[in-house]
Amino acid sequence: MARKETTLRASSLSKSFGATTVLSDIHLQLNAGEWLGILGESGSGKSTMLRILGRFLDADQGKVFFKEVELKPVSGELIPGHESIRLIHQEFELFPNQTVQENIAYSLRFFEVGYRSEKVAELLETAGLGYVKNQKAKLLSGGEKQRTAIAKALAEQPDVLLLDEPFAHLDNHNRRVLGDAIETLRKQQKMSCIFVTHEAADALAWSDRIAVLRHGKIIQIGTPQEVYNQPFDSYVAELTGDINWVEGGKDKKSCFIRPEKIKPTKNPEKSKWQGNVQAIRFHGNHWEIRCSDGKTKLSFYRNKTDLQVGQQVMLTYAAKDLRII
Ligand SMILES: Nc1ncnc2c1ncn2[C@@H]1O[C@H](COP(=O)(O)OP(=O)(O)OP(=O)(O)O)[C@@H](O)[C@H]1O
Repeated sequence: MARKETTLRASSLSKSFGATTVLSDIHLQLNAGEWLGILGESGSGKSTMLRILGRFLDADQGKVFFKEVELKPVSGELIPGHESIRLIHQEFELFPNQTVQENIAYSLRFFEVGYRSEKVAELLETAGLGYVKNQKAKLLSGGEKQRTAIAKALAEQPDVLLLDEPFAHLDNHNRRVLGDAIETLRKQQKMSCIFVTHEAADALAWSDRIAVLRHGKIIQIGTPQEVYNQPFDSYVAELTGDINWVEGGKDKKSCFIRPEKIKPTKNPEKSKWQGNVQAIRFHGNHWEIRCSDGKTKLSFYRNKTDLQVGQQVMLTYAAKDLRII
C-alpha cells in the first residue's frame, strides 16, 4: 500500500505559559488532503497548538515539520507564519474598508488581471459570497466574514489551512454553507486542513480524523466513527455524544450504550430493562425519551413516539452495542 504523504507533522511539542503547562508531548501528523479536527474543551490548548503549527508561536520543546522539513523558530524573525500554511484566527484579519471581492483579490495581486478576476469569481461562487461581493468587509455578518476570510486564504492556494473555531457563532444554515464551501475548495485545491472546535457534532461531521485534546494532551486520535464508537475513556465517550452508563463494566463508568442503540419493546422476553418515562424532549429530527427505574437512568431516541411521561416501558438492545471502556 502506498504511504500517505505527510504535509504537517508535530513531534513531541510542549508549551507552558509561566507555571502553567498548556501543551504536553503532542505528536500529530496531517496527511495530504486530510481534514483533521482537534476537539477539546475551552482552555484545553487548541489555539496554542494551531499557533505553533502555523509558526506564530514557538514551542518550548519539540519540532514541527512541513513536508518533512523542520520549521525554523519564529522568535527573532520579523514575519511570523509560513508561506504554505495559512492560519485563520477567530478575528478574521480582513481589510475592513475593502469590499469582499477586493479582499479576495488582494491575495491574488501578483497574478495577471484575467486570471485574478476568474479566480475571484470562482471563489465568490464556491464560498456563496456573490450577493455581498461589493459589500465592505466591516459591514458583513459573522458568517460572511468567516467565509470571506477563508476564500481570501484559499486564493493563496496554501498547502495547509489552519482554522480556529471556524463554526463558532454561526447558526445551522451558515455552518452548513461554510462547511460545504471549505470542503469544495479543499477538494478543488487538494489542500490539507486542521480545524479546532469544542463542538463534537462539528468534529464528527467534518473530520477525516479527530484528535481529542484534554488538558494539553492528545488522548485519542481516530476516525470520527472510531472516536464515537470506541472512545478511549469515559471523558471521550461523554464529550462525543449522549451516553447511558449501564452495569457490566469494572465500575460505574466503564460500560455504556448510545441512546440510538436502545429501543422499546412490548415483548417481556426481549426486555433488558424496565422503568418509567421521566421526560420526553423534541429535538426536531428525533424525540429523546428519558427513563428511570429508580436506580439507573436510560435515554433513547425515536423518530416518532406515543409514549407518555409516567408510562412504564420495557427497553431492549443488542449485546454487541454495549461498549466496555
Ligand atoms: N499568551 C499567553 N499567556 C498566558 N497564558 C496563555 C497565553 N495564551 C494562552 N494561554 C492560556 O493557555 C490555556 C490554553 O489556551 P488556548 O487558547 O490554547 O485554549 P483553547 O483550547 O483554544 O481555548 P478556547 O476554546 O477557549 O479558545 C488557557 O488557560 C489560556 O489562558
